[in-house]
Amino acid sequence: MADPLIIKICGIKTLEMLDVAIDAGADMVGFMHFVRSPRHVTIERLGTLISEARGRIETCVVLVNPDNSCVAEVAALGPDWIQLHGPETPHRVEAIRAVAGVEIMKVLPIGSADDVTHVASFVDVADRILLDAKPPKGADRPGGLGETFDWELLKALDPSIPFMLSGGLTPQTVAEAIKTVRPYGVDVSSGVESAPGVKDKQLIEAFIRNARSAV
Ligand SMILES: O=C(O)c1ccccc1N[C@@H]1O[C@H](COP(=O)(O)O)[C@@H](O)[C@H]1O
Repeated sequence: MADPLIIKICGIKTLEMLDVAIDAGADMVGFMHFVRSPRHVTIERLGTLISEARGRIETCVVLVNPDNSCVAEVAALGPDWIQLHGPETPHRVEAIRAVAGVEIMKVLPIGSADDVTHVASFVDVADRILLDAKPPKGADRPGGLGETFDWELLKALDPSIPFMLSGGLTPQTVAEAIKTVRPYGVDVSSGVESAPGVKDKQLIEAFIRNARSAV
């Protein structure tokens, strides 16, 4: 577990909620650039959000199976991280990392013991690993669905691999998740919203307070 624990609030769309996350003590914010997401922000808005956040908090842009031109366009805005939340292979993650020139967080969906065995092949090609719930069949997007997974599956993971945990975390569950899984960091999106895509100040503050109290 990182000391201190890394807390990422993902799916920020407004400058107001950016300030809320910073003031509440988050370490990272995530911005979605994926049109099917209720948290999608345009390239223009990404530029504004990243500029406003620079020097105040780490920024991460979430992309799903992006092509090289999308990666280059986003990287030019100067985020600290790009999060790859699609079916990118280790080879593709390596190629994107070379194009982007920023740190890469690779998300791996966990739904079975078999999924846990795939994590090791991404350790050398990504700068950080984020473990999320596997989306249900037929879902229109690979994340941000508030789905949790069986944390017990992670007992089979090589303990030397640092990872962040996401997937349906909420202010009510984050402390138990941290105590059970001992992650490097935690990431939340829908669990701090009053409706899909609408972040809530009190929920963000409670999530961060409860996460810090569990360490
Ligand atoms: O938020 C989305 O709509 C989204 C769309 C496509 C890929 C990832 C997405 N969200 C990310 O999923 C995890 C977990 O979210 P949740 O806490 O379960 O809602 C997080 O990194 C989101 O930013």
